[in-house]
Amino acid sequence: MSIADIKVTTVAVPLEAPLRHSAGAHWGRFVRTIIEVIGDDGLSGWGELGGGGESAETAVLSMLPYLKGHDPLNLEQLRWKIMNPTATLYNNRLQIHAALEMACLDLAGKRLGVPAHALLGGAIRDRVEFASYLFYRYEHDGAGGETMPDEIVAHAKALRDAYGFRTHKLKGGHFAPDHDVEVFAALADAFPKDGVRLDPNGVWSVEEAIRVGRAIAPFNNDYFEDPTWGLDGMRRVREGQPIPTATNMVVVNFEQLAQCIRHDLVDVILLDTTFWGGLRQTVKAGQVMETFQRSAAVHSSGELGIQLASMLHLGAVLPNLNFAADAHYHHLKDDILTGGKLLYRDGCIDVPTGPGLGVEVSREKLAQYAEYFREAGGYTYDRDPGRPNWFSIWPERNYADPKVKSLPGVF
Ligand SMILES: O=C([O-])C(=O)C[C@H](O)[C@@H](O)C(=O)[O-]
Repeated sequence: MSIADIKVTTVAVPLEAPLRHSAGAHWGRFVRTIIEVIGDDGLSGWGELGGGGESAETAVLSMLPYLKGHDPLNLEQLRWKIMNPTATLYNNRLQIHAALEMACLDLAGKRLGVPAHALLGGAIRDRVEFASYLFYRYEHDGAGGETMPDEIVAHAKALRDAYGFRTHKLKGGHFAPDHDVEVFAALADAFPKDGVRLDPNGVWSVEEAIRVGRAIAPFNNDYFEDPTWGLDGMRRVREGQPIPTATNMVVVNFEQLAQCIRHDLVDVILLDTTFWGGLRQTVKAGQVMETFQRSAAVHSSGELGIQLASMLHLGAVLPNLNFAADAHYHHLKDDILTGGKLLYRDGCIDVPTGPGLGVEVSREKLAQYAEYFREAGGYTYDRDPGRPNWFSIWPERNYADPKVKSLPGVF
């Protein structure tokens, strides 16, 4: 079994409405780079990473000489070929490796007739639970526009009814902390038996984070996610308020994981199959965490169905997955998969059982959304289209105005 070729396609897939976050916004679509690794027998394996465009495609295609003739099952060799620590100082290929590894697991699984999770130790659960991932959204085409407590509660209720979610994550840090507290309190009161989580993506000072943590402590919090930045900041917030803390931002590699465990800095780590450099890296990290009795969760970086499948295979094999996973997926209008989007049942998605990642890419949809990318182009993740002159400085003091619900122009 060996790799003969790779192809790369940038796609954009529309969202129901633009998502507002503390670093900027998703302007109305997700842009993803889709990688096809073609085996010597003509079979294809698929991988996905965030962002896209000509330079991302060129960076991925430059890996072809490393990959031609490589056995897709030799995954540890692949890691060293692409992510040599010295070379990484010059060319950070973490996410490129992640997408290639995803595609190799898909290809090898298809060739062997086994699901990707069988190559990772085997599934211990057949479905993965997800949280409703709530954003303040700009109004678009009759959807979105939620900024106030009652509007977010109504949005959560609609998602809960449609998908069965029993945990709700609010993406905060876009409006002032007291506004987030008010909205979060309304959410927690509306669903007293459901789990809740607040995540401002690190933009609060330690003091502000402690103040917010104490204010929301009475609710049914799973954890308090990235309330501030830096490992030491997270340690101080953990000591200063009673909610267990979580991060997907300050523990994203093995060095940081070692510090986190040695010095007891953060309680729960959200593992991301691209940020960590690949599905196998997240499984290894999960195993280290299991050894030290730390809970894992699954992070979402704005996936289409290929990456979502990688998250499902990760969720399938982690014994210490003690919290509902995150996914932006329900905000998408469509996917590039044959048969459309993967389905939620009672807040869960079934772990794919077919060979490889267990999802099929539709070439028609791939072409359709590559065309949409050519029309719509990329967007600047770290800019808010509603505040053209704003950029984030931490600790944030310049918050958006909840009275602004829609954008001028078309997104
Ligand atoms: O905690 C999270 O889900 C993230 O870190 C994801 C991003 O920061 C989120 O705001 C986004 O990109 O939508």
